[in-house]
Amino acid sequence: MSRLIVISNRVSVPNAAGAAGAQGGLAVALNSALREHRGIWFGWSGQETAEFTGHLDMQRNDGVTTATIDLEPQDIEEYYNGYANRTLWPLFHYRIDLTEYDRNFGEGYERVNERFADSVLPLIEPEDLVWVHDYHLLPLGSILRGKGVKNRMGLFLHTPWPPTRLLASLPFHERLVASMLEYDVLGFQTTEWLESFLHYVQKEMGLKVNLDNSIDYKGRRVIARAFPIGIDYAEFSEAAASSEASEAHHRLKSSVRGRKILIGVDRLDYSKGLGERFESFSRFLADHPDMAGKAVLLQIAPPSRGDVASYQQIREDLERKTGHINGAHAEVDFVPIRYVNRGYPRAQLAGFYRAAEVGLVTPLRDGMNLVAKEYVAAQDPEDPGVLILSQFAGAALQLKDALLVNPHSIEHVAETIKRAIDMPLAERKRRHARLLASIRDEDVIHWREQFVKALAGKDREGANASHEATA
Ligand SMILES: O=P(O)(O)OC[C@H]1O[C@H](O[C@H]2O[C@H](CO)[C@@H](O)[C@H](O)[C@H]2O)[C@H](O)[C@@H](O)[C@@H]1O
Ligand SMILES: O=c1ccn([C@@H]2O[C@H](COP(=O)(O)OP(=O)(O)O)[C@@H](O)[C@H]2O)c(=O)[nH]1
Repeated sequence: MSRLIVISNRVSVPNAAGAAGAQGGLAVALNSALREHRGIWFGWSGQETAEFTGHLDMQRNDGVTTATIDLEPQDIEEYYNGYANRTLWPLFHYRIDLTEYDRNFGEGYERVNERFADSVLPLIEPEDLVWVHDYHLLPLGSILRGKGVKNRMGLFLHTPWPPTRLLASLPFHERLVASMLEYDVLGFQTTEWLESFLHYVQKEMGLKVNLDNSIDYKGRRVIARAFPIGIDYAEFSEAAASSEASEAHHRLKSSVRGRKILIGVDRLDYSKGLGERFESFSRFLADHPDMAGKAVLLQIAPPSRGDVASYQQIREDLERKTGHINGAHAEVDFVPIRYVNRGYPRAQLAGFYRAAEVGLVTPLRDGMNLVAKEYVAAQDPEDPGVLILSQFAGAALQLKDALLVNPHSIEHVAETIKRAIDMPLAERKRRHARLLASIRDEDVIHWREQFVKALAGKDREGANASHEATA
């Protein structure tokens, strides 16, 4: 079995103090993948240094070897807060209104990708498979090729891929996409984003896409496919059965004294549709006076990317909105929205999910959304809760037995909350069983195996398997 070199923006050392608190989906998925494969996870430590030295901090924890570098404040500002999270992230989430184009961001992005390449280069051995993650590192493969790396290299994009006309607004978009074609495998969360990408290379670059969705470019064949990411079902089920989970379940249940619980768990990000969600819950309360004082929305929202102005703005907007809605619907002994700006370990989250009759996952745009899958996996199969899921989350292409909603339609989501609360047990069980089967079968291990197989060039005959599974 070939060794894996996994490269992502941030490396989350497993079981490090605080790591379980507010890990994103990528970190959760990769820790589990790396335990299975010997190999190295390389990336930014999350720390800053006055002057970049390229020093590699190598560690081995809980079966995972990590190699990290520190970055200079200017790197972090221009690459992470800048090009990654003020330019690409909003653009890839269809928020052209929030997308900033600044030459310094572009230069910082190139510089840090160069620094990543120079630092990881000595770790790469001839037979290694190189697996790069996400929008922070789109040109890394091309830079590594320029430094003589001949290994098989793949990129998995965790976010959506935007429509061609949106992407065309990005200065130097052609160069960025051309650099991606230096990878051997390009992976997307869903067929929707895959098709957007293929549309771009045909319309903007005049390239031909083969029947198996491969692209011949500069004498090499690039495979483009959908690989929907899953959760670590076995690990999550174990966490859900832990005493930590049952304590969390009990703590939440006893605090609401018989009221229905709706739960949302999201990084505090404008893409997650939290404002629209709160308004939908408020509309539900206004439309159903008989529900007054009988339903609580618990929203867990750990702060994210707090140095970026649009994230500071969404935080302020949500504080105002929560205050307004609670002011309108609260009673002397009751507050309808419990809005919590901190992260919880996933074992506790599992207990909270299980306590909630409704899971509200309503992003305006989301690459996948692992919370939707965790909510289902945490339910009691004999008395499961109902998942309300945005049609604009990548997860909606797989989780068709959820109640799918348009998160922009406050009325529709409000009505769907009522439908979820009133849903008979037999229908809840039927929907839950189907959702659970797909979450269990298409878990993170399946995702990793499919991607690594394609990366190793061993799956030519099954090129469209995942694609069709999500179509
Ligand atoms: O590292 P941060 O800036 O704090 O952000 C956390 C992660 O957010 C994004 O997650 C995406 O990946 C998930 C797993 O594939 C997916 O379910 C979700 O829809 C995506 O938004 C980001 O893409 C990651 O790089 C970050 O680590
Ligand atoms: O307090 C929290 C909030 C979230 N998460 C985890 O963070 C991940 C979020 O992944 P998702 O794909 O839903 O969104 P992302 O944050 O990656 O955009 C999930 O595994 C959550 O369990 C967590 O561990 N603690």
